[in-house]
Amino acid sequence: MFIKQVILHRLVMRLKNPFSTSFGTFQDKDFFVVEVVDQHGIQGFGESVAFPTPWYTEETVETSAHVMESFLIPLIFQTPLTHPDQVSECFQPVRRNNMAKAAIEGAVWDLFAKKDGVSLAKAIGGTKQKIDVGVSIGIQSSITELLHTIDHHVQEGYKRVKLKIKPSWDTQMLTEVRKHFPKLPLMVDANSAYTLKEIDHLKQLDMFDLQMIEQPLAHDDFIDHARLQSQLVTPICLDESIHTFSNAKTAIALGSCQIINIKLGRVGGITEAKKIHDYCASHSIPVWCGGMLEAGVGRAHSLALASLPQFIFPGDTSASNRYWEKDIIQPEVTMKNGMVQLPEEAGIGYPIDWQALEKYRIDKKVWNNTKN
Ligand SMILES: O=C(O)CCC(=O)c1ccccc1C(=O)O
Ligand SMILES: [Mg+2]
Repeated sequence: MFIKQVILHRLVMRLKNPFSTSFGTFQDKDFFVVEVVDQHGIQGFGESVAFPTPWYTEETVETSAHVMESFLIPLIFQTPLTHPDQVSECFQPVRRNNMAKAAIEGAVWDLFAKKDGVSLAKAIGGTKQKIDVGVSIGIQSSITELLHTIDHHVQEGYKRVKLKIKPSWDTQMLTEVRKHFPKLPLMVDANSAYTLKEIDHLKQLDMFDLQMIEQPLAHDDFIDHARLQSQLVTPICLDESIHTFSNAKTAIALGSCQIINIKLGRVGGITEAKKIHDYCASHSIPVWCGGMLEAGVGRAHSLALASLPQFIFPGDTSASNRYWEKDIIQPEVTMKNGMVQLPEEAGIGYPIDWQALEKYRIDKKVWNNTKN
């Protein structure tokens, strides 16, 4: 593989509904679709997931642009590639900046799979054809509104619901939800809204028969999560704390969690995600695929990842229409009976809808490889 050209398409897409977490509200998705082109003109696509502000990790849209343009694209142009696993290797001189790395690495994986004429899921060793998906529901303005939203998604067929929580939106809210949906597979995500001082309060979450509690404590913590896990019946799942294979080893060794949420952007791409997946499989730690409110390209990558066997819980990789009036892929991602059927076409399997992409595009930059 010789990467001849990289194109960064910068898009702004408005979510159908604003999404609120313990950190604030988000509606306009500003991100990059990365296009890589090889010497035969085969294209591969990736998507960057950094947000405009560094609330989730330290990366932002602007830092990921800077890192891709100044460091990662030059590295990709310099390195002869025979396999996409070499992409993360050639990015070694750059510390962290995992979302920027994952966007480019994902595009190369797509190109590689297309060149070989196999689906991305197959190229990475995936074994599933259908992916179980749930839906992640942000903090709502009232309980009535929340119950209505849950009901809507349950009617659509989603089999698991994840609710965002914070100290003023947890036990009381969950009591109401359980009254109306006693059997619904349910989990919560705190995005680090609590500290270990609130352990007695957090222990009350055991009453709600939750599949798991995602990232209750600090974004960089392992020790307090281990202390909390030892006092909780409900499994803890880590999201923000896991950026690397090494973080996953630490969390498992310390007992900081019983489940790991893998997101391609947060861990720097498919190669690292697979390493974490394989390690979790050998330690009987279930994993599942989280989301970053992706558009179609990022969503397609996540779905391919979730075809690996240790992805045991449903993902946050809901259908396109849960987020967008019109997605940038055609066909869009659709869900039936709580499942997304993986495409069989080569690569990510969802062709770009160029008309839609161009409608959302606010900038386009092209880099040509002058090495050959
Ligand atoms: O529907 C999705 O894409 C997942 C929504 C979600 O929970 C989320 C969205 C943005 C940033 C972080 C998170 C999270 O999992 O913590
Ligand atoms: Mg989370």
